[in-house]
Amino acid sequence: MDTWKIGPYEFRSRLLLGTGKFADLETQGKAVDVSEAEILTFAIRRLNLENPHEPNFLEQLDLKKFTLLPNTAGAYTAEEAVRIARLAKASGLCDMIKVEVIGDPKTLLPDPIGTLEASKILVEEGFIVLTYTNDDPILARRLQEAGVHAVMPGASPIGSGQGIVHENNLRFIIEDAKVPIIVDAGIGAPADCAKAMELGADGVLLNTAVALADNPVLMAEAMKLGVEAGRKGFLAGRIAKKRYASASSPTEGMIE
Ligand SMILES: CC(=O)[C@@H](O)[C@H](O)COP(=O)(O)O
Repeated sequence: MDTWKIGPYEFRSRLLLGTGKFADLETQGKAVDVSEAEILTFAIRRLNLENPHEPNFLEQLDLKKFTLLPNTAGAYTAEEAVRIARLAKASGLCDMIKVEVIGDPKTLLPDPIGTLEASKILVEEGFIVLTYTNDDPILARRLQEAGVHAVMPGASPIGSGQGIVHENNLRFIIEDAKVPIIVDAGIGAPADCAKAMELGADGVLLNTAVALADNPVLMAEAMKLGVEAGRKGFLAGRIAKKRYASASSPTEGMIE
């Protein structure tokens, strides 16, 4: 079976799903179900950790069925991200953490310096670190040198639905990778998932394109199929592009 690992954890599904922005919790639950995602991410800041029995936006989900990937969304400095991560660990959420240190509220693009700093600290503290980063191949390499367990380059700005903007950068990151590469953020359509996987990514993380689709449940299924199709296409090995035509039914050997 085509399984993959992040740190010590093994998975079948290569689609990671965010849990925010759904119109209601019933839709969220159905979308998560049909997506067959095994890893769910959520902003720690949105949980009431002081009072875990208060209603929360994950309450419809049977969390025992999933690997939880708390994220540090809302952090603008390495210190904030580290503090949020420690809070999540202390609350027994999981030892996996998605490091997100944002540099600018308009673009929501990561702050590369803060992202690297926070990742280094959390690796040293024993977290399984998945880092959301710019699609910068050199930063991706530095993060791997720091010991992160997965690198998550953005396809385009969070929530933008623009799909993959710098395909070449993603290629460089994937070619150089020693840990799983998960394309995260900016996915707009199933074709974007397929493209990311065809490029050789190990997985795709998305949220907005499903949560805000006209039919989130149908879109969740479509994204799952996009990821699966792209993965199979990658494993099958696509043909090289040629400048000129080559007939599908060769005429050579045909009776005149
Ligand atoms: C939920 C989460 O982690 C987001 O910050 C993530 O990056 C997804 O981005 P999209 O909403 O653009 O899919």
